[in-house]
Amino acid sequence: MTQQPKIPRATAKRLPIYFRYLTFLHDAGKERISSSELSEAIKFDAATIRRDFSYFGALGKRGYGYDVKALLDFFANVLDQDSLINVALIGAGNLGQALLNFNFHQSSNMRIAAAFDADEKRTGTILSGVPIYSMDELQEQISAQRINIAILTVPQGVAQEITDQLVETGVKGILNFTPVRVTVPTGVRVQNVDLTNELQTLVYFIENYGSITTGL
Ligand SMILES: NC(=O)c1ccc[n+]([C@@H]2O[C@H](COP(=O)([O-])OP(=O)(O)OC[C@H]3O[C@@H](n4cnc5c(N)ncnc54)[C@H](O)[C@@H]3O)[C@@H](O)[C@H]2O)c1
Repeated sequence: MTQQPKIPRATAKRLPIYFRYLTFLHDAGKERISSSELSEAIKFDAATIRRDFSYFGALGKRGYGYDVKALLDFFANVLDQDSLINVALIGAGNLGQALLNFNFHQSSNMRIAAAFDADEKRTGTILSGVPIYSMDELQEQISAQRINIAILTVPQGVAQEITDQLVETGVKGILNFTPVRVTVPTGVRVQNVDLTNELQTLVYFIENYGSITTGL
């Protein structure tokens, strides 16, 4: 991966949204867009968009707006859209299988390339086109397939133990669906996904502010 400028986490989370919308504009033949038009379409305020874009240097021109193709190329590079990213999934149970079935079909550059499970009834099979390996094969497969990112969908009781094993293999990012706040050494990043939390946040905003958009 290319070395990227250091950007705030909130900005980083908005990048895929910019990218998707710019792809849509480009496919529709639009050549330029202003930050206010972008703001209208993706519901982030224009100042946020200008500030986000400013982290990458002055990309817009006053009175002209942003060149859609140039922005798209820029974000494709930042998001590393050109290279295929192989992801591992650990724990091919209920949630794991749902994710295997989904397997990022809308994204052309990301896929779950290997899944791992402790249950012998699952290992050696192929689910939604993805082979299920035993945990003994973790290191070998992660190295061979140059996997840097793992999705964690194991029972909470083994979440930390599996995290430690993943760190040992050299994985740099973990998308953690378990309720455990796993600890990792510096240099490894964990992103927690909690549907209950997300729903509670939504309920909070609706109860307190009606239906206004919360951004990210
Ligand atoms: N974040 C969310 O919103 C959300 C939603 C649902 C479930 N979860 C969490 O996701 C996790 C999985 O839930 P589920 O319903 O799919 O459970 P599940 O029991 O159906 O699946 C767990 C899988 O992990 C495997 N496993 C168990 N121990 C293992 C080990 N040591 N190494 C490798 N694999 C092992 C099991 O064989 C099984 O296939 C749980 O921690 C659950 O709390 C999170």
